[in-house]
Amino acid sequence: MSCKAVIFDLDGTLLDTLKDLSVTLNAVLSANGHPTHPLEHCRYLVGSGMRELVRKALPDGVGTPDTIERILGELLEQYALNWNVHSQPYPGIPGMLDGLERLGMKKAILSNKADRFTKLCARHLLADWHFDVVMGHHDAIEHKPSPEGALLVAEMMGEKPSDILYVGDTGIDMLTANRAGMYPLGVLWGFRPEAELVEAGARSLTADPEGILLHLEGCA
Ligand SMILES: O=C(O)COP(=O)(O)O
Repeated sequence: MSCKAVIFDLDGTLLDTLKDLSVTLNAVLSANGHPTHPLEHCRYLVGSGMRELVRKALPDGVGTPDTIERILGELLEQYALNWNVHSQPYPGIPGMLDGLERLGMKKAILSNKADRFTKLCARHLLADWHFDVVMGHHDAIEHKPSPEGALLVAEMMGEKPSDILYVGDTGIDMLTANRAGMYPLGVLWGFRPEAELVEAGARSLTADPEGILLHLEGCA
């Protein structure tokens, strides 16, 4: 493929946000008298947006639409206070982003995280790098794996989907990339196992951020 731009997933790909998300989720669940989830289980709950996180985290039969909305409201309120306690870029991400800037590659972030938190995280935790587009979930687009957001980001960057490398850590990301006609590169340091990425159509995998640069050098 030729590659003119990279779209990154955020949680589990650029940033390790798992602890802040799980601590906040569990605090809200406990306050409402519901069972909590170990960190290692939370990695399977995150990825489809915050409403879906609440729905999956509630015990069977408890998640009525009203309850989900109320708990989601509390989660968003609490996350606003706790989003940056432990969250940080994964090791190797700063060097990889520096490398992309040296190559003059356009870059974007597309997350299922609520748009305002996606922008907050990018502004504070990835402040040293320029992103052409930073987009989280908002009402005008469907959540990934719908290709809608990815296609909108491509249009905003002025690049054809087939010229875009899409980098993510979940099957949802790999499906999104495939549906949008982008090249799906799966990363193995994030929230989900290799088998999920392969099953969802990852065309390449990398165990460290340097592999993203090597992949791009291979397409030049
Ligand atoms: O579902 C989330 O909140 C995180 O989503 P992301 O993996 O698309 O960044």
